[in-house]
Amino acid sequence: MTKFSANLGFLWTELSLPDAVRAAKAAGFDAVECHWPFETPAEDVAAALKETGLTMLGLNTVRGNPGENGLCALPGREAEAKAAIDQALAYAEVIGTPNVHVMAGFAKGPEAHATFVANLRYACEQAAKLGKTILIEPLNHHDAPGYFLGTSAQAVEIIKEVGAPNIKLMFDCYHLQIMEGDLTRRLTDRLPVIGHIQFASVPERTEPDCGEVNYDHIFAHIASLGYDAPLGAEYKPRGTTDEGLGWMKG
Ligand SMILES: O=C(O)C(=O)[C@H](O)CO
Ligand SMILES: [Mg+2]
Repeated sequence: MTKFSANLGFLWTELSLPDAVRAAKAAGFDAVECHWPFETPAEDVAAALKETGLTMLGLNTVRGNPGENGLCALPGREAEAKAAIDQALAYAEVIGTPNVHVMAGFAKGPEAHATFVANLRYACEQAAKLGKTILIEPLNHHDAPGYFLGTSAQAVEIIKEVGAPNIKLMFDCYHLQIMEGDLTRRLTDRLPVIGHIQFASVPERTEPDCGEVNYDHIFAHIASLGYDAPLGAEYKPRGTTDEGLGWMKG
C-alpha cells in the first residue's frame, strides 16, 4: 500500500504548522514534510510530531532575500549559504527530520556549478555528523525561470561530483514531467540516487486526480521498484485541503 506524506508548504496552510501536522494525521497521512518552518518554534513542531507519531520528512534551506529562491549556487554568498545550511540542519535535528533540501537559487554557469558543489560538500559533511541526508531538487523553468537546477541529469552529475554518500535527488514528478517527461523510465533509471519523491497534477499543480500524468500508473510503478517510503503530496488544493483528499481514498 503506497504511503503518503503531506507537504505542509501547500496543504493546510491556513493552520499553524503544529496544527497542520495534526490535520495531516487526522486525514490519514503517513508522514509530513514542509518548506520553510523557521518562523515556528521547533519545539512546538516537535511536540505535534511526537503527539501524532508522524515524521517531518524534509525541510528546505531558506530562499534568501525577497525574490531569491535559494543561496547555495550563488557565487559570493557562501557565508549566507553555510548559515542557511546550519540553520536547516539545526532545526531538523530538533524535530527529528532526516532530510534537508538545499536550495540552489537563480544562477547559471560554471562558477555557480562550482559554488553549488562546494556548498553541497559542506552540507553533506555537516549532515553526516547528524546522520541526515541532503537533497537537491530540479525545479521547472515555468515556475522557477533561471533556477540553477532544472533536470535530473544535471542533478545526477552534481551528486556524482559531490561524491558524498548522503546526497540524494528529490524527484518531484511535477517538475520533471514538465522538464523532461518519460517519468516511468526516469524513476527506474534514477532510483539509486532518489532520496524522496513528490507529486502533483501537471500542469495545474493541484490534486493528482487530473492533468497529463496518470498517477495510478506512477504509484504502481514506484511500488514495483521496491520503493516504499512515503510519497510527498506537494500540490495546491483546488478548494480546501480536506475537500480535495478523495484521491487518497481511491
Ligand atoms: O517547489 C518545489 O517543488 C519544492 O519541493 C521546493 O521544496 C520548494 O520550492
Ligand atoms: Mg517539490
